[in-house]
Amino acid sequence: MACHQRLLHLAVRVEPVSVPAQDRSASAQPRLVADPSDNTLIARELYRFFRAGDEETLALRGVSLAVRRGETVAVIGPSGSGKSTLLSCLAGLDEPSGGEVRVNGERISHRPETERARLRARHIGVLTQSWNLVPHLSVYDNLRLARSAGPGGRSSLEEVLEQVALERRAHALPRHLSGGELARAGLAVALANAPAVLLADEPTGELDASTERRVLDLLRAQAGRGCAVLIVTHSAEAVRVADRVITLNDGRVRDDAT
Ligand SMILES: Nc1ncnc2c1ncn2[C@@H]1O[C@H](COP(=O)(O)OP(=O)(O)OP(=O)(O)O)[C@@H](O)[C@H]1O
Repeated sequence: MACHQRLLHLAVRVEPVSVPAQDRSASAQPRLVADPSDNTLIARELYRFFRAGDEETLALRGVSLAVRRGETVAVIGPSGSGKSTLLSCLAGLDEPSGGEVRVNGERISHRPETERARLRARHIGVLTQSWNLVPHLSVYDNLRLARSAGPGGRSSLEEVLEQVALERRAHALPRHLSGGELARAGLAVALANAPAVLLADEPTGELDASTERRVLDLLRAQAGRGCAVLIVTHSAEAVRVADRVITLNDGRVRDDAT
C-alpha cells in the first residue's frame, strides 16, 4: 500500500467510539470527570491527515482530551506538533479524518460545514491572532454582527464590552486600536454569544508582558463565569495561569497535570 493510502487508511479507520478509560494509554486518556456533563469540550481519538502534492502529514494521531466548565487548559508543544490543527478541529473549522468532537453534549465533527458553523455560533467562541474583526466596522458593530450570527446571550453588548474593559472604545474602528485593545475587541467578539467553550490560538503572541497578562486574566475570568477555556500557546505566562497543561508532540498528547 502506498504511504498516503496507509495513512489515510489509518486515519479513516478510527471510529468515533467511547473507549473505556482503562483501555487507553495514559498519554491519550481524556480527563473525564465523574459527572460527564461537566466535560463541556470532549475530543476522542482525533486524527487529521493532510496531503499537499506528494507531501503527506498525519498532524493528529489519536488526540483525546476533555475540558470542564470553569477550567482553563493550555495546549503547548513544538512548532508543527499539531496545536493549530487541533484547535481548528475542536472549533469545527476543520474536520478530523477520524475521531469525534463534542461540545456541550453535541457532536460537532462529521457534519456539513453549515451545521458546524451553526453549532460553533451557538457553543464556541474562537479567538485567533487575526481577531476576527471586520476592518470597516466599529468595535460595537463587529460585536453586533457576531451576535446576529448566533443565539445571543443574557448580557447586553455593552456589558460584553465592559467585561473586556473596552466600553470607551465601542465606536472605534479596529485600525485605531492598540494591540491590547485589538485582542480585547477580538475577545469581545468571541464572547458575543455567551459561548460555553472559548478556544484561543496564540492570543497573546504579539503583546507586551503587561498587556499579555491582562488578556490572560480576561480569559481566566471567562472560566470563572463557567466557560471551558482552551488556549493554544507558546507563552510561559499562559502556561502559568492555566489549571492544566496538555503537551502535544508529533500529533500526540502528553498530558502534564499542573
Ligand atoms: N492545510 C494543511 N495542509 C498540509 N499540511 C498541513 C496543513 N495544516 C497543517 N499542516 C501540517 O500539519 C502539521 C501540524 O501543523 P500545525 O499548524 O497544527 O502545528 P502547530 O503546532 O500549530 O505549529 P506552530 O506552533 O508552528 O503554529 C505540520 O506538519 C503542518 O505542516
